Amino acid sequence: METIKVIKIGGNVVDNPDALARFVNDFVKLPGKKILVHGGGKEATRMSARLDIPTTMIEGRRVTTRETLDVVTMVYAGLVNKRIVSMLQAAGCNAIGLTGADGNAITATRRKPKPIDYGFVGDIKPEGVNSSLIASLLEAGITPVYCAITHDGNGTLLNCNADTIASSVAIGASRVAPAELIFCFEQPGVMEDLDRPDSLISLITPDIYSDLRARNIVNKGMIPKIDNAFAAIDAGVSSVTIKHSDALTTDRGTVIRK
Ligand SMILES: Nc1ncnc2c1ncn2[C@@H]1O[C@H](COP(=O)(O)OP(=O)(O)O)[C@@H](O)[C@H]1O
Ligand SMILES: CC(=O)N[C@@H](CCC(=O)OP(=O)(O)O)C(=O)O
Repeated sequence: METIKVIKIGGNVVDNPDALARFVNDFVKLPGKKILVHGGGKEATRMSARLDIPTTMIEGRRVTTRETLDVVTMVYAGLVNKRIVSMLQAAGCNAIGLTGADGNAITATRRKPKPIDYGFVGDIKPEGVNSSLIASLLEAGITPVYCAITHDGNGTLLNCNADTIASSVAIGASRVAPAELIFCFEQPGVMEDLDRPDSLISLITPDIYSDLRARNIVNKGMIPKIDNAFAAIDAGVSSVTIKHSDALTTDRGTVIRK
């Protein structure tokens, strides 16, 4: 069966109108079945500040109080998701925006409050991604666009990390057909030195990753991204690449392999 491409764009791309427009243009030109997952953390932090709601991030995860849940739902499921879907429609791609609640697309469990109380943050259930919804939408020629909001099945919305959504959706898609996962962001890939654009690391295996972490070459948001990449490979996703959002249609980027 034809490969499904699952592509994730992060907060810096979502937040840059020119970069987002260039990405959308390349995304619609990609042949075959595809799925988009987006973040938007930067915009949520900015909106919280405008509303005088403090932002607390612990280990790259947003502490999501009830007030913060309202903000991230408005920003991710509303503003950002609908903006991207309308850009895709304008470029001739029939897309549909989804939270985990829509079509029961993704179910999650609220994270236990210990050792850290993250509030309304969810962990996606095993088998929590609705693969038959993916199959139906793709079969109908519709491109799903997932944001980072999921639900627990009992009426509560939950905030998840968008890289984890991308990895889980790719795993869910791999039950329908072979799936490829591509993380797009504002760097050429995983870099040896962020100040040297020529220092792209073209391949990361578990051994190389251990060495990069020991040397603190990989840190901050890159750690959950690579952890999610390995989780996807372990669960049967056929390839994972981390690349610049302008390089979607090229071979340039970091390949993650086991
Ligand atoms: N070795 C590295 N190469 C590239 N980026 C890195 C590296 N180490 C840490 N990073 C950081 O990881 C960030 C990407 O993760 P994150 O902030 O979660 O982005 P996104 O919103 O796109 O998911 C980059 O913006 C960069 O600051
Ligand atoms: C629980 C949690 O931290 N959720 C993330 C979801 C958005 C996200 O991951 O966006 P980026 O890809 O732009 O970082 C957050 O609210 O920041």
